[in-house]
Amino acid sequence: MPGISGEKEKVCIIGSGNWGSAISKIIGKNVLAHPEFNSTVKMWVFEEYINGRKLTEIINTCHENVKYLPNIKLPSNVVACSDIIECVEDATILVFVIPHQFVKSTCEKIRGKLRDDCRAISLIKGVDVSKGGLMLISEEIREALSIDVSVLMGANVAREVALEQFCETTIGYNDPYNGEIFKKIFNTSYFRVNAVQDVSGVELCGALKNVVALAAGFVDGLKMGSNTKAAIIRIGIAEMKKFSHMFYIGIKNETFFESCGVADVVTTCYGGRHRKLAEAHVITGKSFDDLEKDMLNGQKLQGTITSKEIHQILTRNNCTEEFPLFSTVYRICYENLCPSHIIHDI
Ligand SMILES: NC(=O)c1ccc[n+]([C@@H]2O[C@H](COP(=O)([O-])OP(=O)(O)OC[C@H]3O[C@@H](n4cnc5c(N)ncnc54)[C@H](O)[C@@H]3O)[C@@H](O)[C@H]2O)c1
Ligand SMILES: O=P(O)(O)OC[C@H](O)CO
Repeated sequence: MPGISGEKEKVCIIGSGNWGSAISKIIGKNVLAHPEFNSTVKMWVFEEYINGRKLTEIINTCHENVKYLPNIKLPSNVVACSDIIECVEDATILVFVIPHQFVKSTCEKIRGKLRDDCRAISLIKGVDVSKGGLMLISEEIREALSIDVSVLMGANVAREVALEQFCETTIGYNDPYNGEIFKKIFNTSYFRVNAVQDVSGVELCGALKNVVALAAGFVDGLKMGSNTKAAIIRIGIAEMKKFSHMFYIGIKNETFFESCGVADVVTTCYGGRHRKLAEAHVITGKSFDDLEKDMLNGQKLQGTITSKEIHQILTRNNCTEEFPLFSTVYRICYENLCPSHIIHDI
């Protein structure tokens, strides 16, 4: 069956980090299984050299992203390319999967270069406050490119997904037709998609859980047990829900029980990078910038920036005291507050 333009849908992945590479494995296989998709998936790579070789060349010959997702084979129909215009110009579907700090500059490069029937889905966990108010990444992309943007968020640590360990994920869509198309691109027997008509709710869950994950890492660094971690998870979800309803109209309460909500908070508080680096911050006293360089091999932390962005919004609206967990995480990350306050101040 053809896409809405009458031609086959052409998928382009913008990003090739840890999650971008893992999801390319699913997309590459799924486009071959559904006749409405073109069999080639272009993947934009922020070019870099690994032992003198271009990362794009390594991916296209060895079918492995040796830096961001080593020891996982990618499908050969996923073609890496460092020229972003070449990647997007004939695409009907864009999958955004870059760290949120690079969204603005990336959108600027492709503005005016897209087909009229192009739409997007964002897998990016973060928010933007550069224009003064709170903006979701999907809104930022929608505004910059004038296209429909859905989102995909869930309890999805990239390497576990790449190893095909069973998990669930949530797609938030505006347009039901796009919701169906995206389900075909992402759903597999081990990566089970549920789609809901609540883009903002799904996306806020994905962004805010990174702040909760930092709190979980702090209590791990303080050598607290599982009761304390459970309290962080409960209080964190309560603040996520309160924040979402305070700043967005129409968020559905059920969304917090989807994979993007409670399940992502649990997985990230046990298995994610944010937890790991927050724990290391308590144990070593090193800054997050140094820990990111030392421990993440080029991967990026989103939650510290998100905690600052959320704090700006809360301060502007005079309600920091209503969000003790979010506020304490911010002060530990940016004001040298002793991590033990994560227990005393919430
Ligand atoms: N890693 C996970 O397990 C996971 C799971 C779900 C969602 N996410 C989300 O997916 C998004 C992407 O994360 P990731 O894990 O794929 O990335 P990553 O942190 O592994 O990698 C960083 C990426 O940023 C690229 N980069 C560096 N400088 C850049 C620039 N100036 N412009 C554009 N790109 C640049 C690097 O080349 C690399 O591909 C994030 O929002 C993250 O929260 C990650
Ligand atoms: O490794 P983290 O902390 O960025 O979390 C990864 C994913 O978001 C978990 O779903």
